[in-house]
Amino acid sequence: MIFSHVLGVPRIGLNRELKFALERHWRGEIDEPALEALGRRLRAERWAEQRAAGLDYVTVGDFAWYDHVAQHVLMLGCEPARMGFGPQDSELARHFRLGRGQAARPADGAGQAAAAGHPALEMTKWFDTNYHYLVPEFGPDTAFRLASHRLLDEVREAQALGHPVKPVLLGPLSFLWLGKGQAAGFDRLSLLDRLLPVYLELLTRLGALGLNWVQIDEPILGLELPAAWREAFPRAYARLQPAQMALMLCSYFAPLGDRLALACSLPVAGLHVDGVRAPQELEAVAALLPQERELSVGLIDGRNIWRSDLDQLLPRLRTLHRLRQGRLWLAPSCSLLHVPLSLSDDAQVDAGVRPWLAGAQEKLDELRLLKTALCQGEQAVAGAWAASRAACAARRADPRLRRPAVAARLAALQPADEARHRPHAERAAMQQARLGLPLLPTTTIGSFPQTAEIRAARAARRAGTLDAAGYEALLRQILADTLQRQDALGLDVLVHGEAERNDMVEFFGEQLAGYTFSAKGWVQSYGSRCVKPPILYGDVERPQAMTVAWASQAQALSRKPVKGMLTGPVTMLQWSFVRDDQPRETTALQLALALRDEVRDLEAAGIAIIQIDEPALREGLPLPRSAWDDYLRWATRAFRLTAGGVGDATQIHTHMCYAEFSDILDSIVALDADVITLETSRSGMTLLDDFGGSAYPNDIGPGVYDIHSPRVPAREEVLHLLRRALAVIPPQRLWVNPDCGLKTRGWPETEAALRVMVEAARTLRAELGAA
Ligand SMILES: Nc1nc2c(c(=O)[nH]1)N[C@@H](CNc1ccc(C(=O)N[C@@H](CCC(=O)N[C@@H](CCC(=O)N[C@@H](CCC(=O)O)C(=O)O)C(=O)O)C(=O)O)cc1)CN2
Ligand code: MET
Ligand SMILES: [Zn+2]
Repeated sequence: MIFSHVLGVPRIGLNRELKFALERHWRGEIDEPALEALGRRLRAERWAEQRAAGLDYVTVGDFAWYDHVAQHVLMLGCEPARMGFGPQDSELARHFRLGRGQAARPADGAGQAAAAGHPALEMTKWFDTNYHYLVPEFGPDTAFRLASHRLLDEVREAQALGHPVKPVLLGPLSFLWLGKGQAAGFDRLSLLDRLLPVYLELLTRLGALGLNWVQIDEPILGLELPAAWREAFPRAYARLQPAQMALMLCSYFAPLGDRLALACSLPVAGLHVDGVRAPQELEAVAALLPQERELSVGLIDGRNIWRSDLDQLLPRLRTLHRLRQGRLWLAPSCSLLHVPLSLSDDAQVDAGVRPWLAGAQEKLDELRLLKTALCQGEQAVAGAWAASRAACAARRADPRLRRPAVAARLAALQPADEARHRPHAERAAMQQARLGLPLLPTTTIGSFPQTAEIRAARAARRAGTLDAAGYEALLRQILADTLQRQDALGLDVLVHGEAERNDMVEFFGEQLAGYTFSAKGWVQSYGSRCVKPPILYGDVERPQAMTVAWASQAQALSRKPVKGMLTGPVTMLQWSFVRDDQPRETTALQLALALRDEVRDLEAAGIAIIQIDEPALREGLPLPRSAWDDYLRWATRAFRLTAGGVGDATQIHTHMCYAEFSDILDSIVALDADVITLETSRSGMTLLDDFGGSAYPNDIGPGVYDIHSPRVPAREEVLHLLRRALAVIPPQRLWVNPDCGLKTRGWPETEAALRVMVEAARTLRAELGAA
């Protein structure tokens, strides 16, 4: 028998219906029943697509209102007490409070009592993706109970529509691993014995609905786990033995490595492996997994948008099918959450490239073709097979894939191209002579509020109802206003505000040769926030300057230095859909050369400070440690090539957020940026344990307030954080800035917060005798 299934599909809808409905609900414009109705519609659409593609089961439980890990927190009844939930809070309200927090409310004088605020759960990257999940909080008092029936209800919902159902759960070990212990030294694994009975109860309830398969995701099997966690797997799964129900245990995103034998020996009825990230392991798994168990192979890339080369996949599947004695499950490598729902008729995508692409819906169709071909031969789907073959052949033959000048330029690079001339300390003196900045210079990370006015103008420009001149005139006016506000706040290093950018990656992708971009290829990043990664299909070149006009215009408006603002090569790579026909290293270096030219053009235009953002440097780190060195070698090289073409009096900044940096500090030092700004405020500057003292030798701006909520920090909080920073960083090397860009914020809180920040810097300067 051959089965086909998916691990999960996108949630937001073809036209981001979920995003818009969530935001309307949060503004109080639509109620919970309206939101629930939309959720039912979106789920029904996705299930119908899965059935139409001939999948043997529809996947239920991959839908989430804000985040699937938060959904598990609510289902397992382990929300932290600090969230302050009461009986009046609905499950939806709880979910949104976990994601967005709740602002404190002062007493209103009319009987309404004051209410304390509840900060949201921390958000962090889901493995090596640009999706962010909400981090469960665990402690010795954490208790679990089956607190929500939502999954059971959704199963019934799908059954009522006539679908055979396979629900999906995040497995107990991954759930614990992905959370954090509140107290230092707390061992999350110690909660396993408390958690398993709740999973077992849930599985039993699912079995009572007449299901025979449950998908249970344990993506941490792709990580190099400590021994205690590895050893917990057999113990946990020996206990998770619901009557009548079969578990399909799923690993993805990485090779199983030294967990391969473990994964194959667990007492579960099926195992899914990621055949895209670990093609070399497939045969070993097929050989080792006991014959009575089902093997699910993910050979369709769930992380990228290229059509599969079916002619190449089919023989591999035939081999596996034979090895498994005629039984095999087919699937994409991982959940399709990380690709757009469809790209097949996106009018914005270059017409030559469009046939090469496959969004989630197109990947479902590939599953249909592969299953039919395996069961009945390719001739049973001859037309579609030929179309797919032709698209792959056209892609391989397209002359735009290769630009000889780009390869020649890469081949001619010299070590000197990657290095500044003098060491940082000497450069810093030259830069200070040029810039004349005060001690503890204040700055921002680049973007200022992307107001409804800006977004609406860009939408009008796209729709053709606003012409280029009108659009640019508005942006110039916004730029002038942004400069004026920064001047009035007394910031020392200004920015132009990035109003012209739809997104920090897409904006550049739209201007570089080798890229195309879509109109509707949205992917969820967190909650209702989405990104539309541009599509890098060929050799990259920069036809003309991309940011120089905006930077020069801004600099002309102020006597203070205005930073030029660029997205770095590794982040461009990481947040785009990139070609899979050459090593990522080559693509990153091509991006670096294009950006290097932009850096030099900015310098030539008189811009004295240039920031090259690399927020995705850490996220790009491969999951297997064995691959770290190679990645870090070329990632740092790409950054150094981007920055290395300027004179020593030009100051290079970089910025990183959302990251656990201790593992890669050496590489961050090796970037040799003159200044690094970091996200630190939410962790109370604990990051400085890594960066303090001489560990990080160049200038550093640890963020002094969180930009993810509208909350304005108190002056004392900012002072406190800065004092902590001053304890480990000499004042000559310390900068003062927020955690990240301000594009998702409104102007009122932005100005209020920056005012507090500037005042705090002035207070400290005075204390240091440098006012
Ligand atoms: N690529 C990327 N990844 C990142 C980040 C990032 O900035 N970029 N930051 C970190 C956090 N992630 C984030 C991801 C998305 C957003 C975000 O604000 N996204 C916007 C979309 C941004 C965008 O591309 N906007 C476009 C299109 C806006 C749009 O949809 N306009 C409407 C109409 C305009 C209106 O709203 O009135 C339409 O066209 O239908 C533009 O400005 O042009 C959103 O979901 O709302 C923020 C942070 C990590 N990963
Ligand atoms: C996600 S990092 C963002 C950096 C960018 N310069 C901004 O300020 O928005
Ligand atoms: Zn940032």
